Amino acid sequence: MGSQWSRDPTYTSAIGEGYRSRASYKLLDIQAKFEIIRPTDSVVDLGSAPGSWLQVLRNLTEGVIVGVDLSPIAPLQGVTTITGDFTNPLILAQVKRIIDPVSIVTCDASPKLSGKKSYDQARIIDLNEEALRFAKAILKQGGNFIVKTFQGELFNDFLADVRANFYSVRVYRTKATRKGSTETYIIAKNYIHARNEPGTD
Ligand SMILES: C[S@@+](CC[C@H](N)C(=O)[O-])C[C@H]1O[C@@H](n2cnc3c(N)ncnc32)[C@H](O)[C@@H]1O
Repeated sequence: MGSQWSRDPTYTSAIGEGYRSRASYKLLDIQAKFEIIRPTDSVVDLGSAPGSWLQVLRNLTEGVIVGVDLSPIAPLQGVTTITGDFTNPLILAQVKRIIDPVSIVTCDASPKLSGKKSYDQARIIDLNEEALRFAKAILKQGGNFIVKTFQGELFNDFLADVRANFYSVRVYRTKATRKGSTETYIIAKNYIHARNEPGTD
């Protein structure tokens, strides 16, 4: 009998198409709906391992692509990868030495899930706030930000933080998201640049 993942048709087709995980379909769906990544955009992807978003990004843009994860990412042609915690300012500094400013920050990072919805949501919101802080420190004016989060009581406060920094913000549940999951993506376009804000430079 196959594993939970090998019985999942989305996983099976992702692997069949050469992607490292089924998460590839989430970014492909977001791109089909929002056309957020353009052919010359530079991208920093936070929480990249095993690297299927990086594979999708490599096909969408000729710009510089940097992936960051706590776990090592197997090499991918044309992509720079960094093993580390993106909430650590030293990692931000390392990324900035490669590309600054950047057109797009994507973040599919999630903490290890406990199964307790409110606890997991609080932890992903912490990570989301860190991703937003990272994005504000490196995005160019007019840049875009995609971040995975979970619906729950802290969601609206985080959404308000994102709205305060981007001209256009949408909330989207991808077709590849599993039934019953609270996972959702925030698609934020057109960064309102405020380089002199404390903590962003
Ligand atoms: C769902 S996976 C990402 C899948 C990826 N988008 C893909 O397409 O292959 C979530 C990742 O977030 C990473 N992560 C969680 N917290 C992180 C942090 N603070 N810094 C860097 N990576 C983090 C985890 O190590 C994990 O690999």
